[in-house]
Amino acid sequence: MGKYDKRFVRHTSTIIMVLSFLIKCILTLLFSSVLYYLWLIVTNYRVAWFSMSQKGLWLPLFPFVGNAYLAVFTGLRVNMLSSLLWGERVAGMPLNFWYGKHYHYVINSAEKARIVLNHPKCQDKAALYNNLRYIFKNSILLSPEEQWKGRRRYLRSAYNTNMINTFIPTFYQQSCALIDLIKKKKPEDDHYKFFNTHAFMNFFLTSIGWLAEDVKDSDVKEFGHLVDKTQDEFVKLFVTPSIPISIWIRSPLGTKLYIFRKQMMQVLNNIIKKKIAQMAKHSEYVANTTELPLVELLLNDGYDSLEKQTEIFHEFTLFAAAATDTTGHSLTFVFTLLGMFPDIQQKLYEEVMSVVEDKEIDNQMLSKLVYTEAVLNEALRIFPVIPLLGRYCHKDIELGDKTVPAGANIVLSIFHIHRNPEYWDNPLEFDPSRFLPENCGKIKPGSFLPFSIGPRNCIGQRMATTLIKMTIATVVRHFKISSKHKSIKEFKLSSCISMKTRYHLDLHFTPRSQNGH
Ligand code: HEM
Repeated sequence: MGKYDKRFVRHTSTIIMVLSFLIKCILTLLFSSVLYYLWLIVTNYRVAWFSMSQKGLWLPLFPFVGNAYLAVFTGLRVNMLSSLLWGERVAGMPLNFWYGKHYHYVINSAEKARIVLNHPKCQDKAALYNNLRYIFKNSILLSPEEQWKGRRRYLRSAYNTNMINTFIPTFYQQSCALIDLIKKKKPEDDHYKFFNTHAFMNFFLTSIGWLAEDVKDSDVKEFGHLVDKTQDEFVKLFVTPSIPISIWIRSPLGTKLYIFRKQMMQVLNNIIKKKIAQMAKHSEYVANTTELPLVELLLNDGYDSLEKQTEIFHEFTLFAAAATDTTGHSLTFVFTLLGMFPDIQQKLYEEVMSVVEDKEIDNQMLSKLVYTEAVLNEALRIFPVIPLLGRYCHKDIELGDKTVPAGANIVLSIFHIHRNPEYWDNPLEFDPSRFLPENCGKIKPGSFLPFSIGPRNCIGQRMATTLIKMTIATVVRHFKISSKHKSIKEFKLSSCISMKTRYHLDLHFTPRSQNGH
């Protein structure tokens, strides 16, 4: 055999080895896929059957990963809302997707949303929330219904009407402080971050309770930024439904999140230590009070064991996160819309000036700001900052002509319900008059649910609306707002938990002169 023949034989055998290895890999993958599908159908046959009776993406295309992953290949930035919008374009509504081995059925109907959110067997959260457990563990948002009930009953009093009324002077003071900050703010500064800090500051001051001034401003700001940064990184995890936390925590993203979590814990532990020292000094104050702010309520439940301390950390982190991005992003959207629609801004300004003049804004005045509230509701309709909710079905749920089987997850797209022409004429038109008292009767139940509805709705709804109204009234008194955005259609949105635009918004605040111009 010549030199070239030997080389040919060597190359050919290497190629054959590589090819046979590849074929073995493909066969193993195919075999394990068949086994996986068989296992899925046997263990979950009613859900699998239901998914197959739906149009669109009913097949859990990739074994172990599902088909929600497909959105990664669309060239869109990976996030829940864009993925859903992509799925809707491809398959229409109601949409199906498999998040790992978990089947999700997405609906955009107000009637069905009411059934699901009020159903006693549908109060646990959908599998879609699973990754959030790394940060929020078994806090009120994620805890199973049995645990959640008692927790909700206990914590509810921190945000009841009486408590919110005691928050109003703080909201006013902080809104006035915001005026100075807006004057220093540059148009290129991130608006979401800016209003998130305002939201967090208000949440912090009202949840920590008395003697809050002992805590450093920088601690508070740091915590607000950490909540924000964590969410920006967290969104990337939604494409890893089947990778156990123990594995991804070792990835660069996992390490980053671990560090953020540790930093948050340090800030919070410092705050809580100071709070405990204060409470020990003034025990009679705590003993005499029936309604307590969040942190005192949490500490009153016991802080002696490491287990209890960790539980308080997760609960407080959840509340902080839930209160910050939602309120901050809503404020950013409201101001942008006011900047885009000067006539509406003028009408709102006139209402504020006629009710408030140049006085300190109190609870009574806030309740008279009817048009301002209508503007806020219309902004939340067009931009519901929590665009998606999910519930797990413990029992079969009758939804119109369909029975969603036990074991399925239902995703409610608030975003789609709020923009559904069946419920709203010209849904992409910014028209606050829809929410004026004389028109409220026309709103179909379940078609407006920015804070969700049913027993597991937002605990902070009253706090959020009061704070936002106070902030709008104070800011509009001092500034004329402008924005170059022309129509609502042009906004490209994304969401992890809370929604924002995929880019910087054009938003300017110009101080008003003495005569209001
Ligand atoms: C504009 C502002 C806000 C919006 C749009 C909003 C929206 C929502 C929605 C839609 C839910 C239901 C989530 C689900 O079912 O998975 C929720 C739950 C929750 N929100 Fe809010 N929220 C806002 C502000 C706040 C504030 C200021 C706080 C804190 C004081 C807060 C604390 C919570 C908590 C603790 C839950 C979980 C309640 C439970 O499971 O019992 N939220 N929020």
